Amino acid sequence: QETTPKAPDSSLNTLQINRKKIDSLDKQLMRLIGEREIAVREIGIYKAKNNIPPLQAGRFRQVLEKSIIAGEKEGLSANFVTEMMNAIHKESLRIEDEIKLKFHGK
Ligand SMILES: O=C(O)C(=O)C[C@]1(C(=O)O)C=C[C@@H](O)C=C1
Repeated sequence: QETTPKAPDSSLNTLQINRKKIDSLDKQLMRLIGEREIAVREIGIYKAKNNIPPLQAGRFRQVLEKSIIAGEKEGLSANFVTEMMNAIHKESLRIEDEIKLKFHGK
């Protein structure tokens, strides 16, 4: 592979093992985020039925705060966790806005 620099056999083996691990963890990440968005979808239906806006800034502040604390325990920077959770939140709002539009027949 042109992207893989030459390495001694033992470290090449380690590289391959760690890349396999990463591939598996990335798949689990997508499954977990997908599962999270299934719950978001259900919340979106509830909000649409009850005329509650998708964006709940106070709730998201709590979500972010908990994630920053959990991330710090895993050695992740608050900045990284904030960017990642903002991206997830943006996807949640896309999903909930879509549900809202469908529910109100637009
Ligand atoms: O808790 C909610 O009300 C949600 O819809 C979940 C969620 C999230 O993804 O964490 C999404 C949108 C809101 O702005 C707040 C939080």
